[in-house]
Amino acid sequence: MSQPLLGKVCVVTGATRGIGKGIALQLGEAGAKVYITGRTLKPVKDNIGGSLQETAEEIRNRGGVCVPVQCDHTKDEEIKALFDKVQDENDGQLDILVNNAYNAVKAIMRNLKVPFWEQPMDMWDTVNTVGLRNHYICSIYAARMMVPRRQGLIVNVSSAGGLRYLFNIPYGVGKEALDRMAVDVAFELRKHNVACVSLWPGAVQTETIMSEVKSGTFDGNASNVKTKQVFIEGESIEYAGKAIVNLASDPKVMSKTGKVLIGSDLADEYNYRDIDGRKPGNFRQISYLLQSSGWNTLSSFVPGFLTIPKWLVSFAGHKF
Ligand SMILES: NC(=O)c1ccc[n+]([C@@H]2O[C@H](COP(=O)([O-])OP(=O)(O)OC[C@H]3O[C@@H](n4cnc5c(N)ncnc54)[C@H](O)[C@@H]3O)[C@@H](O)[C@H]2O)c1
Repeated sequence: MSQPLLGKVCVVTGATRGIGKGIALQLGEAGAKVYITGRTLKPVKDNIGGSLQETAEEIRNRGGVCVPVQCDHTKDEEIKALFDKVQDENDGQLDILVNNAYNAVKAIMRNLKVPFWEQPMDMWDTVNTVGLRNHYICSIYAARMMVPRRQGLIVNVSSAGGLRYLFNIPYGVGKEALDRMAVDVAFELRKHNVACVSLWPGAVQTETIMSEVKSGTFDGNASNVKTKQVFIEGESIEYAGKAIVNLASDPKVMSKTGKVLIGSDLADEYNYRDIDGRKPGNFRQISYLLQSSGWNTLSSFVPGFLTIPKWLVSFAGHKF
């Protein structure tokens, strides 16, 4: 098996479950030494939330190297201790930081279609303390290790909610800010040969989302039912990991710095599939847009290569 990331040191935040776990599995399989973070160290019975030990074991079973670090990303001193440990144990080497930890999926799902003025006041902090502020702090510590070595890659796991309204207001504001953070961090890091990008996965079949699907969260309202279908046909948790392995192995990664990258576009560019052999839909595909709007028959007549160009997608934003 090829291990393009042998000798690389990575940090993936929020890897007990979900996309962070999938990314950590792929980075480990690609040969990197992967530091993973989360609050839950040991398996908890009947908990869909997973644990650091379970992710670490899966990485080791695939022949990878994993260092689980218990860290609550709402606590600045725990974030500092994480990066101190990485620095001490690797002689200052850090090659890849994946800003992924996110504390808000359940809160967002509980409040789908609830207007913002009726949502809990602390929704803002639930979404953006871990999902935005913490990513800035992690990026500071990572840059301090990457800049002196003149190499590194920071990936912010964001979403198409950074472009236009999705789920709720703190969500969209947080994602747009995270995309902008990637652009501005890249601006300052470019001359030090360190890359920073924002990555938009598609709809991902995480443990939490699939349990919400099963429990009927998306049933009833027609637009929620469409959302449910999009998740049922979504990506595995490892698809975004494949994107990051390819980016981190690309000698021309600096040509992508400062960009918002769509996971499915990277799958086309680097020519990989999801772990089950599928090619999950890309929201730029016209057939995918028709299907997710309920036009299934029409969508089956539209070839997959017909996509909306990115310059046109940017008009779906709202600036100017
Ligand atoms: N699920 C999707 O369909 C989807 C699609 C596109 C983008 N995203 C984005 O991907 C990112 C990850 O989402 P997910 O769906 O995998 O979420 P998830 O809830 O399944 O996993 C989040 C991870 O973060 C960890 N975490 C939460 N709070 C923490 C804290 N205080 N300290 C340490 N770790 C903490 C959790 O333990 C877990 O490991 C988010 O930014 C999300 O918006 C998700």
